[in-house]
Amino acid sequence: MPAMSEPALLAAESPLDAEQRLAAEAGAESVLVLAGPGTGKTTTLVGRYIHLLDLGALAPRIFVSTFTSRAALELRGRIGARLAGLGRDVEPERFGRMPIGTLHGMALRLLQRHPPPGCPRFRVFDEQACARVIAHHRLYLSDDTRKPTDVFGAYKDRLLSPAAALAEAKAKNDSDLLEAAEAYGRYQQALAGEGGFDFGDLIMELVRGMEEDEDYRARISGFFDHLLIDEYQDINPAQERMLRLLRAQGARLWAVGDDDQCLYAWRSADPAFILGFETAWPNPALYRLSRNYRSTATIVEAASALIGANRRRHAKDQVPHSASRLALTIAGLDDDEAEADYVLRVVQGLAGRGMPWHEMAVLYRAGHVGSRIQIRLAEAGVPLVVRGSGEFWQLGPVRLVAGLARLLADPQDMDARAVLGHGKRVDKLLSQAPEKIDTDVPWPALCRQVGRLVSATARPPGEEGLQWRDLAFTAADLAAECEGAAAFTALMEEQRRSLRRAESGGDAVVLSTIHGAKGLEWSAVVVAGCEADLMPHESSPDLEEERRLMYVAATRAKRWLVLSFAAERRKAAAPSPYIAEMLRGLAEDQIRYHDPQSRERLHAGPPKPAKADKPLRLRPELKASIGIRKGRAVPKRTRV
Ligand SMILES: Nc1ncnc2c1ncn2[C@@H]1O[C@H](COP(=O)(O)OP(=O)(O)OP(=O)(O)O)[C@@H](O)[C@H]1O
Repeated sequence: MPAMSEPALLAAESPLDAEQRLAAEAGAESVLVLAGPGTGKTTTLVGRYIHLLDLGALAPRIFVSTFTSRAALELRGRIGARLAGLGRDVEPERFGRMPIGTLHGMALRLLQRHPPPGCPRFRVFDEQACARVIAHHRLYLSDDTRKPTDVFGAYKDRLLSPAAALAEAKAKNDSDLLEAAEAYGRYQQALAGEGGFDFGDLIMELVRGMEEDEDYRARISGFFDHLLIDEYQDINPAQERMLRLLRAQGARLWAVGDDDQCLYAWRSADPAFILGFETAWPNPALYRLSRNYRSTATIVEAASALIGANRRRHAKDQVPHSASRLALTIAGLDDDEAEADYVLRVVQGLAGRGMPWHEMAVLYRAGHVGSRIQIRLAEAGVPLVVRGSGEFWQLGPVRLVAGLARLLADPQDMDARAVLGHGKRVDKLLSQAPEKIDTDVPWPALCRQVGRLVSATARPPGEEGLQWRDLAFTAADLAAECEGAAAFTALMEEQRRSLRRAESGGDAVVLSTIHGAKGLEWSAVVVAGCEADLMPHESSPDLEEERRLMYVAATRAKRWLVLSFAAERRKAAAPSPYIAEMLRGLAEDQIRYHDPQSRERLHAGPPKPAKADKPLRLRPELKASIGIRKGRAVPKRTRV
């Protein structure tokens, strides 16, 4: 995966070491380079590309695929920089047309330039357009734990037509599956009616064309001599089939991946493809890279101890290139606010020692963990970029909570009405509010009720639903800590201004979900919210994937790795078991506790069970005020 923060784009590629060179120059028909994080997989892929050109391959005949368009852009930049560094003539416009992209992007390009027989004229529908089709045709499912687009997308990832999906459901005699398959059929009809292809259709259509028409298959696969695939661990069945068909004229397959970094099983990625590579492809050769160039010995040892607990994996030896035993830091804080203050001190401290902002990142499993930190850093004037989600006060559930709480406190507040926005969800909230919300309570209690209502009534399913609920409660929590609606409005405005000032594309601290950090690296990484219910996420059915997430987060760090957890975040919390698993790989002198309490908290038993009906964590003085005072006069917003 392209492992670099933006400025690294400009950095010169390192020369390949002996193992990397062997892999880059491999001659077998099907090659898998299987290696851990930071071992130079992407660097080796760039080396492979150059090697192929050296052998006389033509750039337009080398197909390179990455996991995201952003990664493709970065990889194109890296290859271009490497070629320029070697004094090769790179004409940017021509190089920009070379086939380097995501598999979906490549399928689109082929369909547009060389449509298969029977392919209708089509427009690509993005996620929003698909959501509109679903809403218009009311294609919702009774089982609301998954979004309809995910369900339909999963059929396409398995190359199942609506008829095949229906047959499967009938064979299993499962009413939920029957409903989903029928809805899928109606969805496909609706898309076809509008001449739309969603992303999943692109690969399905290309595969259909190549499977049904031998001449077409020969023509398309004849375009390529080499297929270079990054992030092979995240490939799904439809993508695998596409690659197989693209090899019909004998193109060589060369892939890099790390089964320990497979993060997309929930989107049909199947680690079985990387685990079974050698039996699946002709004349296979497996190469391993064992030297980790990214991280200190401490980080490599801690991360290896962690991932060693997973069972379904290829074991890998990793030798850290750096012998540094710089300690890993554990910080156990009182609550999320204290954690945000702590993170601020960490980044300011590192900046004070001369580290550029862009060499620091704060990573988290759940978006709401980042919200507090985002606001705190922005208030303090730290430049930041947020990856994976947008500005906190613009997020859907946050706007609903903020707008509704303010509107209930002051029905004449037209700005609040504008913040709330319009649409079915808003209408529903407004119609439920009189019945469900008692407005004759102090401001914090009002906020808490609004948080509950928003989280319960406007909840999308699945992973997104979790994030939604968490964000609704975080927004309600922040609102409740203000003296009242007016103070809250002022706070919101002040924070929005700070966030806008802080958002910067250049030298900035990166705040990101772990998924959004894949493939990147920074000198210092804080993994925030390392708590037992967040890592592993309490709702996740796949514990091995959760451990892989922690592994990916930890292995983004080059020198400094900090794991922080809060003893209370809306409810009492225990530290993530992954911390102990990582520490097992380290000696005492490789561990540093932020303070004695952090050590105590890490080793303390499980917290007292939280009351289920108390989603908001309120400061003690705030709690005391509820039910005692009438009206909206409540204590000051406090900072730890
Ligand atoms: N031979 C080498 N000599 C020195 N540094 C190297 C070498 N190979 C790779 N690196 C450096 O190691 C770091 C990680 O490399 P790269 O991004 O290619 O790893 P990766 O295996 O793709 O990582 P991940 O799986 O975590 O995305 C980069 O900073 C890269 O410049």
